[in-house]
Amino acid sequence: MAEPEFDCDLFVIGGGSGGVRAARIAATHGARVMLAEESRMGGTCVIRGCVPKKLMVFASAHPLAAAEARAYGWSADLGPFDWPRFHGTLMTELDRLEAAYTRNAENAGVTIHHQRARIVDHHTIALADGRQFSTKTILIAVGGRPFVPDVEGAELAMISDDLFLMEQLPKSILLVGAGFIACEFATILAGLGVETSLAYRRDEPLLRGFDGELREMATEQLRALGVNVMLGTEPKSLAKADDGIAVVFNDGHERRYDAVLYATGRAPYTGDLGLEKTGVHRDGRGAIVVDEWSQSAVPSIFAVGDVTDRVNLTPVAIREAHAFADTMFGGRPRKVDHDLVASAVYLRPFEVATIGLTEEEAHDRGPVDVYAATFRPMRSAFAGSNVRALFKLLVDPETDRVLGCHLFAPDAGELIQLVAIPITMGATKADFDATMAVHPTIAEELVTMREPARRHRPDAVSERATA
Ligand SMILES: Cc1cc2nc3c(=O)[nH]c(=O)nc-3n(C[C@H](O)[C@H](O)[C@H](O)COP(=O)(O)OP(=O)(O)OC[C@H]3O[C@@H](n4cnc5c(N)ncnc54)[C@H](O)[C@@H]3O)c2cc1C
Ligand SMILES: NC(=O)c1ccc[n+]([C@@H]2O[C@H](COP(=O)([O-])OP(=O)(O)OC[C@H]3O[C@@H](n4cnc5c(N)ncnc54)[C@H](O)[C@@H]3O)[C@@H](O)[C@H]2O)c1
Repeated sequence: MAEPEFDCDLFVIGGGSGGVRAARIAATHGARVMLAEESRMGGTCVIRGCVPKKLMVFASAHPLAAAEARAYGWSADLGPFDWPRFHGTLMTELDRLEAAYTRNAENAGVTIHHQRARIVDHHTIALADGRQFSTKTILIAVGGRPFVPDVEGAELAMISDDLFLMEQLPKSILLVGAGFIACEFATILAGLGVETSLAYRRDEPLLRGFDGELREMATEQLRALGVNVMLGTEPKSLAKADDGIAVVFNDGHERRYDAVLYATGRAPYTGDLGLEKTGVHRDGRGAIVVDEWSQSAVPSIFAVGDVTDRVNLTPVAIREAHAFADTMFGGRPRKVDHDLVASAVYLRPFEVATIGLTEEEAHDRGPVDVYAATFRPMRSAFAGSNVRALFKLLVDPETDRVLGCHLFAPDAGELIQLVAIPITMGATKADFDATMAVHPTIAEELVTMREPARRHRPDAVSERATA
């Protein structure tokens, strides 16, 4: 029998959401697969992202739950929060998940190298220990890294990775940024009793890119939680002080914080990967430019996940990876549609969740009918809360198709997952209307909104519905 031309069929760089899925599925299809991971198997999502973050969200929600319990007649007193105890359990859980990721890949037949990899040429990988392997195909799934702007003293600040390694909670913290991470950690840290401030450089509600009404409601909720939201504000310098970090802001005022966290976006992690000599194209942010098959400018080199900076979410990385493995090794060519991707921001007590066009985008695109319900949900209203939920559907008046859905509600992330199914299938407003409500729930609003709250028509002044 002839010797195989290459040491393996696929070499995956990165053992995160995308890399592990691609490696596992390719191996299941019969490919000879190697994978290199320089840190911990599972990557950002499992070790320093979605999973530990969501567990911290759960931890931070208990004071609110206790307050609600008291309003429902219980004499609930939680006592102080024990960070070391929670953190110990969290680390044990991450160890378990990391082991499961490793085991699942190995059981599928993947050979894992626990070290950094670099690309030598179109078909060769070098490991940090000096070994080299030839491979028919390379998949780059190295993810991203936090981006910290060039501000004096910024090296004193934490990045999101550090939040999961803290041995103690700070008494006070300044979060810089107003995206997913800043808003979620403002909720978490304020919920855990940390005196929390958030500086956003723009003078507008947080969560730019989300539907305008959701942004207003999310900003208001963070303030109600006790977060000191400072708009039009950014640090100009950070300096070590006896009692923490001294921050001077753009308007000249100075404040001390125990800790500062930069949550100012993430950049593709493509430095020192050996790409320079390969002919793989990168965009201005360093992201690998790929086509609809996740193929780079070099036919043997592919890339999936955050390193391609398409939609930087775990399920998207996993879908791209699975489609790549099916296409290349399973004889089932599949592309990924990035058009309709649902997402959620895990705030408390109400979450932000979204799919499709925002009202602003729909308005710019053409005519749109806006169905919206804002109300105080029964459960929290009974407990004395004035927080209002929002359910919004955007409908194309010509086709009746639902173009977008935006929710601000308890467990909105769970709800949007279900709404994403009919919307992805191309459901019309009539389909929603034909669905019988489940009562009493908050989600029944989705099928009971009869008249538009607004009708936007291009070149016409927004017409307020009369019903
Ligand atoms: C704090 C936080 C919270 C998040 N929360 C959510 C959420 O709730 N929902 C959601 O959908 N998404 C969330 N995300 C985004 C999500 O984590 C990413 O989109 C996802 O992990 C991307 O997967 P990936 O495979 O592209 O990269 P990663 O998971 O980052 O994996 C890349 C891996 O490659 C390794 N690596 C890099 N270079 C090399 C090399 N040269 N050699 C060997 N190994 C290398 C890295 O160590 C890493 O393990 C969150 C992100 C963060 C930071
Ligand atoms: N629930 C989720 O699905 C979830 C949660 C966390 C993270 N993520 C993913 O991780 C990515 C990274 O999260 P993120 O919050 O860091 O990024 P982001 O892109 O969501 O937000 C970045 C924020 O930093 C600000 N910023 C950027 N440059 C700045 C500068 N030079 N000075 C001051 N402010 C600046 C921006 O105005 C913005 O508010 C997200 O885009 C998302 O893809 C998803």
